[in-house]
Formats: sequence, structure tokens, C-alpha cells
Amino acid sequence: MTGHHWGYGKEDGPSSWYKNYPVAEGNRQSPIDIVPNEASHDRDLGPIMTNYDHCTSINISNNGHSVVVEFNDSDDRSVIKGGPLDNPYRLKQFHFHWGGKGHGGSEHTVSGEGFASELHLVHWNAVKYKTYGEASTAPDGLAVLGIFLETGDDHRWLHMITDVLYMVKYKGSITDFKGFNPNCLLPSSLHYWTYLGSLTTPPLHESVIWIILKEPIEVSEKQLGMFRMLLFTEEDDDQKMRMENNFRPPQPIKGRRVRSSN
Ligand SMILES: COc1ccc(N[C@H](NS(N)(=O)=O)Oc2ccccc2)cc1OC
Ligand SMILES: [Zn+2]
Repeated sequence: MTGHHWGYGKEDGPSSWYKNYPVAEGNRQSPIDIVPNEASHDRDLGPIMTNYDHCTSINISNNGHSVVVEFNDSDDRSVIKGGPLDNPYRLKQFHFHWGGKGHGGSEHTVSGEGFASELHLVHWNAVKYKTYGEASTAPDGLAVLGIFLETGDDHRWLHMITDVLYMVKYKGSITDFKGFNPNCLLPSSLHYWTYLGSLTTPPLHESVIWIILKEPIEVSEKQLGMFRMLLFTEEDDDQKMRMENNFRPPQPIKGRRVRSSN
């Protein structure tokens, strides 16, 4: 039995996580509502740089909370650097959060507005920490790049992911997913907001430097609908619970500053 069971339902959802994860009521929890004109422009906040060219995706899986693409993080091939980061952070995995049909599903909101979905690219500080696990509990251990998805036209590369979702329909399913470069999921502008926060799922570690891109990417309702055919439940589970609304709502800002790149 690994850890505590948690989910996004009525009984095991975000409002109950504090019972097993008291840090849920901590001072640097995520996500938050971003209010652009309250964010402070920092001239010394440089551009972020993603270098995913030789990245090595390994597999795609359904972990019962989202669909996750894992990367080989044994060297500095695929990193994010610059901006608020003191050194390069290694790409470990990316995953998505989304809502029900026609509803918001992003975790961060902007002036109270949610987006249809939010993509998180999770990176860890391999310069200061020996392992991902060690980094994940350190205050500057992780850097998560957040990208909003809004509905509109088909995204020309997202089909590479939606085409294989049927292979990971059930919790616990995993399949090879090689040669995918997440550069293709970035919007044209890398302008961002940044603040100190946490993982948005248990264990809710307060170890994340958040970098949220201002420009959303566009995906079609049809592509987003493919994510909703995933299930929270395992193949032999007679309940077929559709995977949707797997997002935590915004948490108290607790005096934190949100900074904005120019
Ligand atoms: C420290 O290593 C971890 C890193 C991340 C997350 N959870 C992550 N948090 S988030 N939303 O802030 O990126 O959420 C999910 C949600 C669905 C799928 C996979 C990640 C959990 C981790 O250890 C368990
Ligand atoms: Zn996430």
C-alpha cells in the first residue's frame, strides 16, 4: 500500500487533502490566481531558455491522476534555465490538468479566469541535489513550467499525444513514447509570471519555482475531448470513472509576490 489514497472526487478531493498532507495549509501552496497588474516587473528577470533539442522521452502513462510523459534525466540534455533560475533544471516529466466539457480545467487562473487545461513540465535542480526525490522536498528543488491550453483550432502537434491516449486509458497503463520533443508544445512568446509555490498534488511539497507562460496554446475541443476518454480507474475496476476535473483550485497567496518578465 503506497502512501495515502487521494483524488479529485467529493470524498478524496483537494478540500480533504490537508488531513493526510497538512502542508496543504502551508504558506507557499499552488496553484494561485495571478493578477497581472499586481505582478511586479523585475528588470533583472531575464528570459527563460528551454533546451529540449536532444531530449529523450521514454514513455507515456496513466498514473490515475493524469497522463504523464517521462524523460531520461540522467544528464543535462533537456533543461530549462534563465529567468528566476540560478542554474539549469533537468526535464523529468510533463502532464496535463483539464476540466469537463465546456468548463475550466486549468489550475492557475488569471484575474479569476480559468483556461480549459494546463500543461506542466516538471524539472529538477540536478546541480544542487543528487536525486529527483531529494530535489522534490527542497525549497529550490523543482521548476515547473506551466502552459495554458485554450480551445480553438487543432494543435498541429498535440495529436502525437492524443493519438496514443487509447493505449493508456486505464490507471496503471504505460506504453513506449520515444522521440517526442516538448518544444512543439510551447507558444511563440516565452513571457511569463513567476512565484514560489508547491506541487499541486499530494505530497504538495513546497519545492517549486513556478514559471507560468502568459501566452496560451490553442487546442481543439476534439483534441481536449480525447483526454476525457481516459479513466481514473484500473482496467479490472467495474466503475468507469472518466478522467476530468483533475485540477486543484487556487490557494491563498499568503503575501507572496508574483513577478513578471518584461
Ligand atoms: C516530486 O515528484 C513529484 C512531482 C510532481 C508530482 N505531482 C505533480 N505536481 S504538479 N501538478 O505541481 O506538477 O502533479 C502531477 C499530477 C499528475 C501526474 C503527475 C504529476 C508528484 C511528485 O511526487 C509524487
Ligand atoms: Zn501539474
